[in-house]
Amino acid sequence: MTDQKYAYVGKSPVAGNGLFAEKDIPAGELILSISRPLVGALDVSRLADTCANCFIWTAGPSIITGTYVDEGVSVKKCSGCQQLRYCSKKCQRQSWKRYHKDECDLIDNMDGKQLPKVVRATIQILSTQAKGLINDNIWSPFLRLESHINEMRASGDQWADIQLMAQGAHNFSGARYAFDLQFATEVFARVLTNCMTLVTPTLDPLGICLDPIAACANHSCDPNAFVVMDGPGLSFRSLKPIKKDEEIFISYVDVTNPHARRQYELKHRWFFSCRCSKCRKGPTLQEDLFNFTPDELDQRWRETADHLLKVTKFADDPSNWVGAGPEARRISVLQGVAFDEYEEAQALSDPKAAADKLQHGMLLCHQTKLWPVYRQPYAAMRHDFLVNTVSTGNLPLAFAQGARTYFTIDPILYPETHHPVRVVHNWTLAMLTLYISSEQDNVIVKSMLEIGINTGIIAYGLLYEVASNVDKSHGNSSSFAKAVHRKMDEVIVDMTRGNSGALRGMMDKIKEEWPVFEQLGKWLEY
Ligand SMILES: C[S@@+](CC[C@H](N)C(=O)[O-])C[C@H]1O[C@@H](n2cnc3c(N)ncnc32)[C@H](O)[C@@H]1O
Repeated sequence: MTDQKYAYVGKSPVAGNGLFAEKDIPAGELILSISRPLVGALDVSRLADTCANCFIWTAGPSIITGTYVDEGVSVKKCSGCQQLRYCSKKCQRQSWKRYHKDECDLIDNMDGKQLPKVVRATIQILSTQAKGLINDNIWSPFLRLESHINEMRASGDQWADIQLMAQGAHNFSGARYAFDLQFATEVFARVLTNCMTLVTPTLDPLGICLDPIAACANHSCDPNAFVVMDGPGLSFRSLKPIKKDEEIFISYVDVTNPHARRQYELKHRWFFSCRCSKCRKGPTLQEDLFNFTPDELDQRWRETADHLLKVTKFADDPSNWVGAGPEARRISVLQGVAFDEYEEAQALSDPKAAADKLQHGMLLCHQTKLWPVYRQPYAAMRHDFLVNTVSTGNLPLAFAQGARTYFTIDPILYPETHHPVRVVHNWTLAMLTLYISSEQDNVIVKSMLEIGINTGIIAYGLLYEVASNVDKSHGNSSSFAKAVHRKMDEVIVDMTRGNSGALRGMMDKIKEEWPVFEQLGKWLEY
């Protein structure tokens, strides 16, 4: 990918520097592409299955999202440190030249202990700069980035941890004589404030990355742009039309979360109080509304909440804030339990255990009757439940949950049809449906067909929708868009084999099938 830029860095009325559009940019277009950010570091848990140079994740949930990775791609250990892995000799050579030469011995000497990703990213920056390998047109903007070091210093416990990790990065970087500890601490703080989550094209988190130009983009909870990644490359694309000289905003956090949770996360992790147009309206918007006011909670759940208030601290957590007074605290504690179930499930590697936990959380949202189906964490739990249910083999249940998300949740949370989350969800559901439709002898598939659910037509309709949006969400030259178009072509070849007219009237058939598909989601109790 060659670097392209339709954006410039300028003074932002919101905070410090920001990114601005160089020209009018319609929705779904490229704003900025960077072939390789200054630095990228994998999560410890991804070191075993992801190339440390081109960030190809070889172990994605294969029937659903892994299809943009060529078959047979695997990663091999570096024979020195035995920890980083590469998908080819070329990747290994590139990584060695850039920075791995400096960290290989160090990792080897750590006796199996693994350094946190922010420490590893700081080491990479310090050691490459000490060798003079970072161009001044990257290094100068890096040094101009906000570091929030004073706020970090004032943060008590967090500062002690930051100092310890910065010291580790300084000691291990091989740049001890080139830079002093204070400078290394500033670099560490700048990485912390400005790194983005490194993700696969299908938005699975892999680690962190930092690019000094991309890092100039400020946050909004109502962003006009989004970031997608493709191996080592990252692009900014427009979610909405952006006028020439308008500021470009991306989101640093999940903006479908309630106001208090977003504010807490931004304050805690990025040291700022969000002043975006949405946050200025306070907790009054769709993300915050429950089905009824706190005083309408039924007696059974009041009692449960009162018990939970005694035995947990969820209601004191500012991210669970719902309002002042005892009635609102009851809702806060229930919301705290729901988010806790969701977060705990994310940490579980066993899909059955994760699905059980998510089901428990979803049941709470359903039985209290408080949550609209699209309110978080209910909506996010449903998507993760689908993914884990696929892994446990209950494909019809996953399919029905996908139908619920497709019709009643995603159009509300992600109104733009090319929103990358919506496109990836639809792709997941399309691949799942395609897989189910290929199981011709499966009794459940047969019985679905008997009641009019034609998974073949649904899969085609979903895939068609993804193929119509993926060039806007990911760009037509991205590996993900290519995989989507390739799959669409394969399906067309399959469907028309021996029957060249099989696709005639397909749009009408999809229209007929859609109400049946929608009904499938409605049959679920929750
Ligand atoms: C990745 S940097 C963005 C570039 C930054 N404005 C600069 O000049 O370096 C993140 C920092 O920008 C500021 N920032 C970004 N979005 C903001 C917003 N919506 N409201 C207030 N401050 C914001 C915060 O200081 C945050 O820690």
